[in-house]
Amino acid sequence: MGLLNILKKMKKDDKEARILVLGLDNAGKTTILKKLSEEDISHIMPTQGELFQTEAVRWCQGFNIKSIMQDGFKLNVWDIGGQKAIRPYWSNYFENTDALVGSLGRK
Ligand SMILES: Nc1nc2c(ncn2[C@@H]2O[C@H](COP(=O)(O)OP(=O)(O)OP(=O)(O)O)[C@@H](O)[C@H]2O)c(=O)[nH]1
Ligand SMILES: [Mg+2]
Repeated sequence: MGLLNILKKMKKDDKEARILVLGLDNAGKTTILKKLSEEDISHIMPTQGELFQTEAVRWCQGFNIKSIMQDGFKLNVWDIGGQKAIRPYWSNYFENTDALVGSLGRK
């Protein structure tokens, strides 16, 4: 789902959306996100997962969040690392997500 479709699906009164970007490692997720926010894309490192555990929850930190303003809407884009060890934690980020963008990578 492209950004344009996400904007079209947003309700009239919505001014903000949470968008989750998922895909295998090396697919180009972080690159797209940085490009959209007009950041330098020459030194992008794999988005690393960092596991931490409390009594109640085992969680994985391995994401970038960018807020992109587009046509008066604020798109909070969550870019999660795609390495194998991080994939089991993707579902932790589903809650409160308005749209899911899948990145399959390049040839
Ligand atoms: N040729 C080419 N290379 C790209 C493109 N997009 C990204 N890359 C390169 O592919 C590599 C991986 O890009 P990332 O944006 O880090 O990929 P990612 O999906 O965020 O990977 P993880 O964080 O590990 O999940 C980087 O070296 C980028 O420079 C593209 O459209 N074409
Ligand atoms: Mg990345």
